Amino acid sequence: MIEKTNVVWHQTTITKQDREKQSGQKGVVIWFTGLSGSGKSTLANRLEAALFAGGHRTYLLDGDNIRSGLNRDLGFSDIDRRENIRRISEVAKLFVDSNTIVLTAFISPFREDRIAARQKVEAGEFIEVYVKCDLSICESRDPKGLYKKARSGVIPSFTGIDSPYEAPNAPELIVNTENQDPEASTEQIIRFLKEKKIIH
Ligand SMILES: Nc1ncnc2c1ncn2[C@@H]1O[C@H](COP(=O)(O)OS(=O)(=O)O)[C@@H](OP(=O)(O)O)[C@H]1O
Ligand SMILES: Nc1ncnc2c1ncn2[C@@H]1O[C@H](COP(=O)(O)OP(=O)(O)O)[C@@H](O)[C@H]1O
Repeated sequence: MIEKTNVVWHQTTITKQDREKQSGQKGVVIWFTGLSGSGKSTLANRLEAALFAGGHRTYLLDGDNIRSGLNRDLGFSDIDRRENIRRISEVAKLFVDSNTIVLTAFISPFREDRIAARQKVEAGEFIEVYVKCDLSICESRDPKGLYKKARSGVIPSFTGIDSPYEAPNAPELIVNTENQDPEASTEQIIRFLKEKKIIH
């Protein structure tokens, strides 16, 4: 780590509260977590479209996209996954500060890293959505053909096969996608956000 004793946080003139007043919107993170193929991207995209159509300012951070830019130097070792999530949680924090509803769709397999992401924003600003789906069902979906490759040894350290996934202990919401279609799952999340008065 680089020495940072001479780095001092600079308080900006325009604050988060100023931005909130002007935009009438509060930023939050909607943090999807789950196995590959559980439905994170599908739900994050559908939810973003619904929120956008409802006039909300949104931004979606999606695994493959971030890994081809900001995090292109990172692979899938435990250490790299942790750094991946650390950087993403810092980016999510900036989006919250800008009053955006930021949706993140990463496996984010380690509980400790998701807790650290939660702690970067204020209480109530982090909504963890556990996209629950049994490994066997994710594997039968295999939307990108990755499980097949992982089983045949072409992709090492694949989550759920030879790399761990730690399910959340107390997520704000569990969406079980095993026997529900994407539309119903998206509606479940929207209902939750309305109940909690995160959106109107
Ligand atoms: N070894 C291994 N394990 C898991 N996933 C792999 C792996 N190699 C490539 N991929 C593809 O990368 C996507 C997961 O990236 P993430 O940034 O979400 O992973 S992590 O949070 O850092 O664990 C994941 O996307 P999703 O299927 O959307 O989850 C895969 O497409
Ligand atoms: N309730 C559901 N929610 C989300 N995806 C679902 C659901 N039911 C079935 N699916 C299917 O499961 C697959 C999930 O793929 P994807 O969204 O890429 O998952 P992930 O981003 O978690 O890897 C898609 O083919 C999607 O159509």
